[in-house]
Amino acid sequence: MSEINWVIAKEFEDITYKKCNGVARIAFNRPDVRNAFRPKTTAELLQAFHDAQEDTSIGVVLLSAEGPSSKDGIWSFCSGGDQKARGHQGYVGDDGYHRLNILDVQRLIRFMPKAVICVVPGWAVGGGHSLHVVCDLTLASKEHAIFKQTDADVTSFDGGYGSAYLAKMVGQKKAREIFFLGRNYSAQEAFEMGMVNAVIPHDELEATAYEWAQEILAKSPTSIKMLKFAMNLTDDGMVGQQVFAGEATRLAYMTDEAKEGRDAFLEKRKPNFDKKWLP
Ligand SMILES: CC(C)(COP(=O)(O)OP(=O)(O)OC[C@H]1O[C@@H](n2cnc3c(N)ncnc32)[C@H](O)[C@@H]1OP(=O)(O)O)[C@@H](O)C(=O)NCCC(=O)NCCSC(=O)c1cc(O)c2ccccc2c1O
Repeated sequence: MSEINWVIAKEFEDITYKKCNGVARIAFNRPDVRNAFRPKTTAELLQAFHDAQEDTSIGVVLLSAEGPSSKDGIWSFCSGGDQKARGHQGYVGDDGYHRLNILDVQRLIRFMPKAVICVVPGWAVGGGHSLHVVCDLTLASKEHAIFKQTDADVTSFDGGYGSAYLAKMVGQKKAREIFFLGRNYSAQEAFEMGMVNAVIPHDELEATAYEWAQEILAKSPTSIKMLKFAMNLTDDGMVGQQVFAGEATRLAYMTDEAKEGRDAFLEKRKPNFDKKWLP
């Protein structure tokens, strides 16, 4: 395996953002509050994910977390929305506006044309749990990962990917149990339910995630993108169709037929398409 030499891509306050050999690593960096996100955190996540999406040298994104907590040594991935920043209509940032913009982050993860691997070193709770659900793959720390849904305790429920898509993943009964009872589940239990791809010894978690990323990077980028969008399509309705079909249009642009259509318009003549209707 190639050596991992992370290079800082941009300095942020609430997250860290690094890159190495085709892999971007975006990590929560508020371990003392179990990596709860406030509006500043989500704004930074949006910037980093957008950069990773636009960077043509990046093929896989790891969503992880720094830790452990300096207060008690406990590891966390993310404990969801920062309840101290919660106002009447959402989470309140420095500008005073109430937002629920973790949903923008979810959509960016869902629709970006690159694989996103969630790396769970500890607690994945509430909106943090929903983030792992929306990622393409999840790897969890054998010793420290705990999955838990507290949405029904704090009246802040994710009725989209966090719950309905989770039900597609683990089945209706199990998803309802997770949300209605709010119990703790170990990495192994989450694996057995089908919402975690692998349970990894804590010390090897990040290196394993990087290895999985390298395996994906060796595949055809177009295939990975089209497969992700194809698997999303059935659950994403017209938006899923739009995203998948956009890529079909891009592939069509690459044909001689498309070139002739464009050139004919620009040259103000009738298009002369190749008269072949392939079987
Ligand atoms: C995660 C825990 C189960 C961990 O328990 P533990 O006993 O290990 O740790 P403590 O409870 O003592 O916490 C240590 C320290 O961290 C602070 N903290 C932890 N979580 C948060 C948080 N979410 N917000 C603010 N602060 C947090 C805690 O206060 C302690 O600080 P001290 O100063 O006292 O040291 C447990 O911590 C826990 O249950 N946390 C809360 C989990 C939670 O309910 N999260 C919110 C769920 S709702 C949500 O995330 C959400 C957000 C959105 O933006 C949405 C948008 C649209 C739809 C849905 C959304 C949504 O559901």
